Amino acid sequence: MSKAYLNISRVDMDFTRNGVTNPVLRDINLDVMRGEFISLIGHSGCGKSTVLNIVAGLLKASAGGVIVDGKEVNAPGPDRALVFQNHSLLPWLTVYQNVEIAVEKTFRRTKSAAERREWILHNLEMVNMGHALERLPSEISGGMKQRVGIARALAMEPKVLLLDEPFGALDALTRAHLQDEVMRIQAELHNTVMMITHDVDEAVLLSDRIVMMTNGPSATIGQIMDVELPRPRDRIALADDARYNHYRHEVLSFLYEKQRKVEDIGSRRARARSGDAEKAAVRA
Ligand SMILES: Nc1ncnc2c1ncn2[C@@H]1O[C@H](COP(=O)(O)OP(=O)(O)OP(=O)(O)O)[C@@H](O)[C@H]1O
Repeated sequence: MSKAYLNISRVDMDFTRNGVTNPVLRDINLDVMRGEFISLIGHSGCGKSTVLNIVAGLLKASAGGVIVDGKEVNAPGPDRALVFQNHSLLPWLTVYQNVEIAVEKTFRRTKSAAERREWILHNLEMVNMGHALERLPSEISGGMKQRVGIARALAMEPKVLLLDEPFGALDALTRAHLQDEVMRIQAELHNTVMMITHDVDEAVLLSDRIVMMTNGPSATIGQIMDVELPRPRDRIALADDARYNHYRHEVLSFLYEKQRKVEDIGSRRARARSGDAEKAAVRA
């Protein structure tokens, strides 16, 4: 049996629409250790969110399954908190209340009202949002909303934190700031994290391992790279670090050389199949 904290085993995923089956994922296998920070990277549409949604229990795999801390995933649960790119705060609730709603659900039976209040404040302080407790989402910036979303997820003390491009919608400076904050929190709490990103620098900076996915259809894991950079990591110092640049190069080469080729061959085949063989030969 696998000793992994999170185990994805032989996962296939097909979506069927109007009688046409789209084979999105094939044979996804991944073991994630407790406290590990994993990034999932791959071209748009390859199936990264589908993998995350299967782990979250929002989608059921067509084949294979997911085990978290010895239990099979069959439905969403507070042991797996999901943070999306577009902060999903309830607009009519304050910052405090948005976290409170998750804390009430998770700890209603195990913490007293005073403990719950302290816990909400602690998590909002952790993401530096303690000063804006009474504000509504419409009264704070995108970066601040994302912080509250992260505080809400952390406040559930999930076994696994699932981040779907959590910084994707932010400007570069806010993004860098939040990445540093997530690294600091991760160092303190040792969460097990699975994060989707399109940003190669973000993947290298934050991850213990980077999981690179091949292009769809029938996407699978093409390569897994260990990022053996010491922590804490400093983005400025790393900019001139040869190992950092090597890791960056590896991911870029996977995405834009290895996977680019597959795409070209695929489209050439498609053109040839559609009778446009001559055009395909010219472009080859
Ligand atoms: N609920 C669904 N029903 C039908 N097809 C779906 C569904 N969800 C995703 N797909 C299809 O599965 C494929 C993978 O989508 P997914 O969102 O997982 O990719 P992704 O790698 O996360 O993309 P991006 O990087 O653009 O967010 C796409 O072809 C998409 O159209």
